[in-house]
Amino acid sequence: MTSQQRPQSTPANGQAPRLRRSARTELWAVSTKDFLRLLRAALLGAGAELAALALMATAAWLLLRAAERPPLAALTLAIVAVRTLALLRGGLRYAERLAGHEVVLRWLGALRGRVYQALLPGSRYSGGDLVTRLVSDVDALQDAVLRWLLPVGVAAVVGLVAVGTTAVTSTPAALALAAGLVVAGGLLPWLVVRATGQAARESAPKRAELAERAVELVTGHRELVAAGAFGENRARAAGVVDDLARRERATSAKTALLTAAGVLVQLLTTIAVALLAHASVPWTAALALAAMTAFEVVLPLIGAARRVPEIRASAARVRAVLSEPARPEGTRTPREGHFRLRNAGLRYPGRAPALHAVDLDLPPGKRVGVLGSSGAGKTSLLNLLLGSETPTEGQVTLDGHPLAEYADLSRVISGAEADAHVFHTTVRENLLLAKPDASDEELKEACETAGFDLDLDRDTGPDGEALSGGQRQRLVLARAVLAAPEVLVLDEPVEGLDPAHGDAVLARVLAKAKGTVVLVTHRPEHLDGFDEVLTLEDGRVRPASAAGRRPGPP
Ligand SMILES: Nc1ncnc2c1ncn2[C@@H]1O[C@H](COP(=O)(O)OP(=O)(O)OP(=O)(O)O)[C@@H](O)[C@H]1O
Repeated sequence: MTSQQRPQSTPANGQAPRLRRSARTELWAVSTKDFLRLLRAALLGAGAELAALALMATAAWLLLRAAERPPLAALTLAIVAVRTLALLRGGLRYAERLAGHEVVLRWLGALRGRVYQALLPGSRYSGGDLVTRLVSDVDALQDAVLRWLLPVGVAAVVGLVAVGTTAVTSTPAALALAAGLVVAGGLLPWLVVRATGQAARESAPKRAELAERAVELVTGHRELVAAGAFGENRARAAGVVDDLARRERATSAKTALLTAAGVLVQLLTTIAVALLAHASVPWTAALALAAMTAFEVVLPLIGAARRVPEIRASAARVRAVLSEPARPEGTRTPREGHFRLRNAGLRYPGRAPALHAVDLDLPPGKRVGVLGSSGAGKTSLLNLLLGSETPTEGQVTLDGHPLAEYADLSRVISGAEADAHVFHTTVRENLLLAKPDASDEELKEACETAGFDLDLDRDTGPDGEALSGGQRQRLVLARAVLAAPEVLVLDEPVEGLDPAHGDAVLARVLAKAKGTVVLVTHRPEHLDGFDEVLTLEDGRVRPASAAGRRPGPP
């Protein structure tokens, strides 16, 4: 991927709009080289089809001319032509497939990389969405080029040559052929696009409902069975399937009729060319068969048109991902420093503010506790500090610079987050993420601090499912202890553990923490000795929270 295809960073030097504009103009990143390769594939395809068409015409001419018993010398050229054209047709078809797939696979490889890069930051898409956008939508674009764009180009070239050649012998026959090809290659595919597009729009809500019901039946299977509601829910999903199948059959019937109409147009046009040619019998046969063969290139467009609405939707989704402004990547190197929230707020799209006008001073070594009822905004506050959310009002800074200006902020601030991921591997590998060069002794020490007592070789299962909730929580905590960042952030780290054990674990973790600590908890007794306690209420800091003070930062 080149830096032109995707802006690497958007520093605060006024270049951002220029980069974004350039990214927009190069949205699909089809280079002149790609375009020329595509043209080469189209020309090879057209060459193959024209060879097939000439082969058919020459063979027809040869058969009928041979019936007139001319001297063999009069047929020699045609015999050689038939053999040559047969070889040429096969060779050119192979070359066209090679050239077409080469350009498409090269282009899609690069495009897939760009979509991947655009999807990663921000995590605005769920897992299913990611897979759809990255795999199905990009694959649909492959079909757009190979099954639609290239065949349309080939059909246009073949059609023009066939009409031009017929016009040399008979203008009326050429006009009949042109009209037939326009109907079969233009009008009928357009009607198919319209019919399938309308059907897709009408069935979209039903498809969405089916996806939702299917996910609910699978993920909520146990609960539905326990409540005796599984049968009813399955019947409702089956009803949606039947409805969709009925609509699909109706659309298929329409497109089948339009495909049959294409074959009828081919037949009528071939007859018209034969009647209007006014040439010798061998020439008339040659022109009629050439006309019939020209339709063989055009008729598949009617079937291919069925996928056009789907391809359009995929292209729109990929375009939406690629045209989203790139999240600026910071360049400053973070060091232990002074974090500060100034009038900071956070509003998730379409929601009331999760945080509003929050001030917090976090010099090195300070310990801050955050209290508040569920939904008060505690995790949102941590996300602002960690730089994983950008404030929608006010500022969050480290040594006076917005966090977005820093690269790899996790080198100074990290910890045990509420939704921390446990990877499907061993306990050891999960821990080594925090400190790749840690010895087994260090790993065991961190586990001991966090009260985690499973073997280092123990498999954690997908999403850590092979561990209990409490074990997962303590593994994440051990990882945070091992990382030993300058600023340790803990989001309700012992919430699932029994209180006595949890308190002991937390006390050990806090005793190990070497610098700043921000601890979110529901239990004020966890915050004894903290320098400041913020109590959040509906996203705002409740004034003058009581908190004990410990002797002061080291
Ligand atoms: N990704 C999100 N999208 C939309 N709204 C969100 C998102 N994350 C949190 N919220 C909303 O923001 C508000 C604050 O949520 P937050 O997770 O910060 O609360 P909390 O105090 O940590 O709660 P808890 O103690 O239950 O973990 C809530 O109303 C929540 O519904």
